[in-house]
Amino acid sequence: MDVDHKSHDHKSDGRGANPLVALSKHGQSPWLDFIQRSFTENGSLKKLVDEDGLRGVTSNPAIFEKAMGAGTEYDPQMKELLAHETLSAGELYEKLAITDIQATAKVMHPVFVETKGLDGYVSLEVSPYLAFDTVGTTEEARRLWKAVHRENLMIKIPGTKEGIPAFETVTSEGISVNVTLLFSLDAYKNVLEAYIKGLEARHAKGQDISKIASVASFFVSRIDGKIDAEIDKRVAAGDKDADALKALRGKVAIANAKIAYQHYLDVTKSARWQKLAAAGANPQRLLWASTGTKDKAYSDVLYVDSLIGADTVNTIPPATFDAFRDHGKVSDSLTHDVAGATHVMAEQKRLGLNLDAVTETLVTEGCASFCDAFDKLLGAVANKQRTFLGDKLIAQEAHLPGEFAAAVKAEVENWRKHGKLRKLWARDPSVWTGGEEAKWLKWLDIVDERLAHVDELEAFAKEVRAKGFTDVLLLGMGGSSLGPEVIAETFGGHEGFPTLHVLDSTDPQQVVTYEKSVDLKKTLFIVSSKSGGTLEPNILKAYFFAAAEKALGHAPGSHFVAVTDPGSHMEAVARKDGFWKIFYGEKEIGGRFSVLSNFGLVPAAASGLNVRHFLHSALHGVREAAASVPPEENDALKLGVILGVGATTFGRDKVTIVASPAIYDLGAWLEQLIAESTGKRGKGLIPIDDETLGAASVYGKDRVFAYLRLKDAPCPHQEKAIKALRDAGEPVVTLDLADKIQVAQAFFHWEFATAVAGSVLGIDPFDQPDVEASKVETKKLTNAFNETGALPPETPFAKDGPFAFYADGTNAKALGTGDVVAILKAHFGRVKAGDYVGVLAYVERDTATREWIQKVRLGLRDALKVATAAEFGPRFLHSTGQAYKGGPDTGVFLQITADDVADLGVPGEKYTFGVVKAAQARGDFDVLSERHRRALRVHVSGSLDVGLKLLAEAIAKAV
Ligand SMILES: O=C(CO)[C@@H](O)[C@H](O)[C@H](O)[C@H](O)COP(=O)(O)O
Ligand SMILES: O=C[C@H](O)COP(=O)(O)O
Repeated sequence: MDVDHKSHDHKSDGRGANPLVALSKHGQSPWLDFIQRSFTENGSLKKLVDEDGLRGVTSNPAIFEKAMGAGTEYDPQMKELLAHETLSAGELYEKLAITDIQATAKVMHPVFVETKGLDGYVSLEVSPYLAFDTVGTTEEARRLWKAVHRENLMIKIPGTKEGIPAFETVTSEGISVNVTLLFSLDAYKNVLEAYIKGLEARHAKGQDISKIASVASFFVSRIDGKIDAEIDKRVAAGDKDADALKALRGKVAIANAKIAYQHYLDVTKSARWQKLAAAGANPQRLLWASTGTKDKAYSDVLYVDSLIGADTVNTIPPATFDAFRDHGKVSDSLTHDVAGATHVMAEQKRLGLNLDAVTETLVTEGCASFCDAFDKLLGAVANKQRTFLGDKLIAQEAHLPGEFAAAVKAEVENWRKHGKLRKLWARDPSVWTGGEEAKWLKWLDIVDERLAHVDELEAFAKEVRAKGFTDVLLLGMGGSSLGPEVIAETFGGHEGFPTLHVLDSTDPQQVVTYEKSVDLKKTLFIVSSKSGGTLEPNILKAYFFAAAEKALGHAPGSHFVAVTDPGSHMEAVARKDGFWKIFYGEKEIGGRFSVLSNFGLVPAAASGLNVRHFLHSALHGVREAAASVPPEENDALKLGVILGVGATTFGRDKVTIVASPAIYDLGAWLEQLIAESTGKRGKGLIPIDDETLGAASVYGKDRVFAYLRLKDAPCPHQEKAIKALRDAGEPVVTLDLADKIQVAQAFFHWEFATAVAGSVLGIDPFDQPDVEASKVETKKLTNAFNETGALPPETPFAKDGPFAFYADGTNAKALGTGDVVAILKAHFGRVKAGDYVGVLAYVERDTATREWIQKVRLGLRDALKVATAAEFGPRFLHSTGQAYKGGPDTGVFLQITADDVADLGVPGEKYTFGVVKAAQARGDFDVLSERHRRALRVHVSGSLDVGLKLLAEAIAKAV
C-alpha cells in the first residue's frame, strides 16, 4: 500500500474506473484491514476514502502489533501519558489504541453520515486473551464501547463458543459488533442467530434497534492455506484421488464463503428477520476477512475478485487493496456458480479433507496467534515504558549459568503459553494447589486501594506530629513488625516526627532496653497484630499499657493505636482500653504480605514518611507486574521463576540476600516472606540473610544470590564479592534501586515473585501450618505453667561446665555424651553438602549478640561450606521458623537458650516474659524434633557473655 502517501496509480487516473470504487455498485463495501497512526495523521487514510471509496477500517491485535511494536511513532504519546499516570503495559496500549481508533473514526465519520450508518465503521477488538471467556468479553466490550465513545465504532468479538453469548448480550444493549474469527458455516449460523436474538431482546424491551450495526467476519485465505497443504501432502504421497484433490486446490475457501452467503440470503428473507427489519434493524453483513493471497500461485486479488456480492464487506489488507485498485475484476462473483461451490464442498467431504476439523483448528490457532501477537505487542510497549520511566523503576538483571538460564526461559514461556500470569491476577487457585489461595490475594490491589485513601494516613501523620510524641514504639511480631522495622531502619527519623522503634521479642532484657530507650510519657504505642490473638503483642501491650499508665498517671489509651484486622480480639481490647485510634488491616492479606497495607503504612505515617510518595513508588511495582506485562518482560514474575526453578531443578534453594548497607534491613522482611511462604510440605526456599559475602570457594552449589543494590550507595566489598561470584558462574540476580523510596516497590516486587515461586514449587504460598504448630506447643507450656506454677521438668542428655544439652532421643543418641566440643563435633559432623546450619538464639538481640552470632555463623560457613542462618528467638518463629520446620529437611540447628539475668512480670498473668520465652524455645524445639530435624539445644547458665564466648570457642574447635 502507498503507506508512504505516494500518488495512486490506478485506472481512475484516466485509465478507466477504479475497481475499488466500482465495488459499491455491486453492493460491496471495501474496508481496509490496517491501522497506523501516521497513516491516519498524514492524510493517507482520507485519500483512500476520497479516491478509492474506502468505507471502513478494521484492526486486530496483529495489526496493532505491527503499528506499535516497532518505530517511534507512538513515543510522544507514551511519554506524555507516563508523565501523568502510573499505567500497566495493557493500560498504556489501550490508551494508544483508543487514540488511533478515535482518530480513524473521525476520518471515517463522513462515510458513516453519508451512508446513514451502513458504513464508515472502525473496529477495535477485545483482548484476545478473553476469547474463551464470556463474562470477560462482555465486560470488556462494554468498557471499550464506553471508552472509545464513537457511534461509528464496532467492537470486535471472536465468534468462539464463549464469544457468541457475549455478542448476543451486548447487541441487546445497543453495541455494534464485528464478530471475528469465523471459519465454519455452523459458527456463522450461530452468530447470525445470536444477532437476531440480541435484537429481538432489545426490541421486546421497546428499545431502538435501528442504530445497531454488525458484521460477521468470515475468514477466507487461511482455509485454503490449510486445505491446500493437506492436498499437497496427499498428492505427494501418491494418493489415489490425486487428480480430484488437485482440482480442489484454492477452491474450498471461496466455496465455503459462497455457501455462507446463501445462508445469509435465506435468513434475511425469513419472516422472522423481516419483522425486525420493519422495526429498523440492519442486517448483519458478511465481511470477508483474511483476504490477502498467501499462495503466490494464485492471483493476488483472488479473495476479492471472487467474493463480490450485495450487502457484503471485504476488509482488504494494504497490498491487496493496491493490487485490486490496479487490476481487480468486478462482477457479481459471490452468487456465481453456487452449484459449483456446493459441489466443491461435497468433494472435500468425499475426499476426507475434513473441513469441519480444519475450521475448528483454525479457530484455536487464530486465537492463539492473536494472543502471541498481543504478547509481542504488550512486550514492546512494556519495554518502551521501562525505557521512558528509567530510574523510577527497579532495574533487575539476572546472571545465570547457561543451563539455568535455559530452564528459566522455558518456564517463563510456559507461563506465557498457558496464560498463568493472567490466571494469577484472576485469582485462580489452580496457579498453586487449587486450595484456599484465592482468599489471600488482596495484596494484589492494596496499593491502589490505600492510595485512594491516603489522605486518611496523611491526616493521621499530622495529628501525631501535632501531639508532640517523641517516640513511636510498635509492638508486634513477624508480618506485623518486620515491614515497620524496614521502614524505621531504612528511612530513619523525619524532622518534627517521633522516632519509630519496633519491639518483637519476649526477652525480658530486651523489653527493658526498649522501655528505657523511650520517654513513656511521650511515646505513641502501636499495637500491631493481624489476628489480634498472637501472644507476644498481647503481653507487650499489657506490659506497656501498665507502664505508660504509671508514667502518665492516668489511663493511657490516648497514647495507644491498634492496627489489627476487623473483629479481632485486639480490636476489642483497643475499644475497651479507649485507644486513640484503630486502623484496620485486610483479612484477605496474610501478615507477610501486609506491609503495603495499614500494617506498614500506619507506622510509616506516624514516623513522618511521605506515604503518598511511598505508595506511588509501590504502584510502579504493581503495574510492572501486571497481567498485561508478558512474562518475558515481567521482572517480578521472572524473579519468582528463577527462585522456583533454581530450587526445583538445580537444588539451588538457598536464596542468599545481599543488600546495600542503607537498605540492609530489607533482608529481615524478605526472610519471612520467602521462608514462611515457600517452606512447607518438605519443599521450599531457605532465605539466607545478612551472611557477609565470602569468596566463591566457601559456597556449595545450592545458592542463588539476590543482590539488592542501592545504586548511589553500593558497598564496595559487596560489589567486589558479587562480581567474583558472577565470574565464578554463580547465579546472581541484581536489583538496582535508584532511591531508597523504591524499597516500597521492592516490597511488591518480592511479594509477587514469591507468589510465583510458590507456584513453581507447587505449594500454597499463603498458609503457614508449621508456625501454628509451634504456637500450639508454646500455648500448652504456658498453660501448664499457669496450672502448676512451673514449666514441665526436662532433663539434659549431657552437661559440660555452663552448658546443658537437650535433644530428643534420636538426636541425643547420635550426639553422645562427651564434652561440649565432642557434642558439637558430632552435631555439625552430620552436615552434608546442600544442608544449612541454623543458629537460633533465644537471647537479647543487641549489638554484642548480633556480632557474636555473625562471627559464629561465618565460622561455620567457612568451615563446613554450607549456608548459615543466624536468628534470634522468638522473632524468627514468626518468620524463617516455618521453613526450618516445614521446609526441606536440610537444616542442622543449634538452639541456644540462657538464664535470664532478671525477669519481668506480665500484668494479669502468672507467667513472666522469661517463662514465655522459655516456653517458646521449647515449643519450637519440640516441633523441630517431632519433624525429625537434626536439632540440638544448648542452655547457657551463669553469665551470658562468658557462656557465649566459650560456646563460640567450642564451635570453632568442633568444625
Ligand atoms: O477480522 C477482521 C476484520 O473484522 C480482520 O482484521 C482479520 O483479523 C484479518 O483479516 C485477519 O486476521 C487477517 O488474516 P490473515 O490474512 O493473516 O490470514
Ligand atoms: O507474621 C505474623 C506473626 O505471626 C504475627 O501475627 P499477627 O499479626 O496475627 O499478630
